[in-house]
Amino acid sequence: MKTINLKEVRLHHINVSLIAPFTTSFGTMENKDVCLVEVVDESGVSGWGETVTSNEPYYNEETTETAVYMLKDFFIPRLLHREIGHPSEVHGMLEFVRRNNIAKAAIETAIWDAFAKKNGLSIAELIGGTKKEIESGKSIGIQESPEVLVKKVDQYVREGFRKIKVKIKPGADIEYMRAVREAFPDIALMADANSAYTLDDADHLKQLDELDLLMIEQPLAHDDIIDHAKLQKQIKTPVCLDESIHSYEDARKAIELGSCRIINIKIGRVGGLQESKRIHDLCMENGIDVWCGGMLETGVGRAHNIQMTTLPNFTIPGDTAPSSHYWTEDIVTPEIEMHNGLIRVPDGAGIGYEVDPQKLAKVIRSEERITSTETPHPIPN
Ligand SMILES: O=C(O)CCC(=O)c1ccccc1C(=O)O
Ligand SMILES: [Mg+2]
Repeated sequence: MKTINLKEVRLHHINVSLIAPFTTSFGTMENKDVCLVEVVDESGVSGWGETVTSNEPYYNEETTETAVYMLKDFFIPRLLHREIGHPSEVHGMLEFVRRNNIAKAAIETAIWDAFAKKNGLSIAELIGGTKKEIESGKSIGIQESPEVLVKKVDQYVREGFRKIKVKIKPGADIEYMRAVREAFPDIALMADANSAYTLDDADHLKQLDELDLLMIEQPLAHDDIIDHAKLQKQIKTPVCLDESIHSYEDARKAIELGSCRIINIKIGRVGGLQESKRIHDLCMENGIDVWCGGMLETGVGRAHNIQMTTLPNFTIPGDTAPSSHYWTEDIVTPEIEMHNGLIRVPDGAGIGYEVDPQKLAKVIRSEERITSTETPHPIPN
C-alpha cells in the first residue's frame, strides 16, 4: 500500500450551534468551537479529522483550545514530514504525550482518511468492517418533565430510531425512565448518567431493573472501575462504561474486574481508530458488546463513527444520528441521512463524505496552515 508523508496540516477553526440545547448531568451544550484537522499528503491527497471537544472541560479534561494546543505544539510537529507506513502506527507515534486522547484522535483519524483515499479504499475496508448499513440511535438530553420526555421519545420512535438513550441525573431518573417504558413497552431503551451517582445510590438504581433497559451507561465516577464492578453485582441492568475507558488497557482491566457488560467506544475518548479497533476486538473475544458513542460531532466525526461501526461487534445501535438532528446545515456533502433507522455506509474512499467548502465558509472563524516541525518542545524521533 502507498504510504503517507504529510507536507502540511490545515487547522480549520469553526463555530457551530446545535439546533437545540443538549443537557446532561454535567451541563448544557448549545454552541461550540471545533477544530477540523485536514492533513495534506505529499501527493496532494488530504484527509479530515475533528476535535470532538466542546469549549468546556466537563465531559473530560480536554477542551477545543487544549486540543488545538496539543496538536500545534506536540502532535503536528511529531507527524509532519515523516514516512507513515500505515495509520495504525500513528497512535504509537503519539504515545510520548500522555492522555489528551481527543487531540490525538483528531489527527489520527485524519491520517486514516488520507491513507484510505490515497489507496482507493474506504476506512471500513481498511479496518475490515463489512456492514453496509448501520443502526442509528437517538440520545435525548434531560427534559423538564417525564411528559415532555415521552413526547420526544414518541417523535423519535416514529422517525425510526433503533435505540433510545435518555440522559438521567438524581431527581430526573426513575420516574422519567418509567414513564417512557410504560408508553413504549417494546423499544430498545437505555439511560446515561454521565457519572451522576455513587455506590451509595445502588438501591435507588436497582429500581431500574424492572424497566428492562438495555443498559445504564456510566452511572458512577468518571475515573472508576472498582465501584462499577460492585454495582454490577447488585443490579440486573447491564452496566456500560463510557468515561472510564480511555484505552485498551482500561478495557482489559474493566472486563477482568467485571465492571461492565457493555462498552461505549468513542474514537476521541480512546485516542483514535486504531485503539478503538483494539478495544472492539478485545470485547469481541470476551463476549462484551460494544456500540459507538457520540460527541455531538459535525459530519466529519460522524463519518468516522459510521466507518468504525461497520465492524462486527458493534451489535447495539450507536448514538450516530443524522446531521439534521444536530445542525441546520452540516459541513459535509451529502449530509448524513437515516432511512428506517438505518444509515447507509457510503461507497466512496476514506470517510466517504466530502467537506463542502461553501458550507465550511459559513461557520469558519479562522484557518492555519502548518508546514514546519518547529516547536519550543523537545519531540522524540
Ligand atoms: O452525539 C450524540 O448524539 C450523543 C451525545 C452524548 O450522549 C454525549 C455528548 C457529549 C458528551 C458526552 C455524551 C455521552 O455519551 O455521554
Ligand atoms: Mg455517555
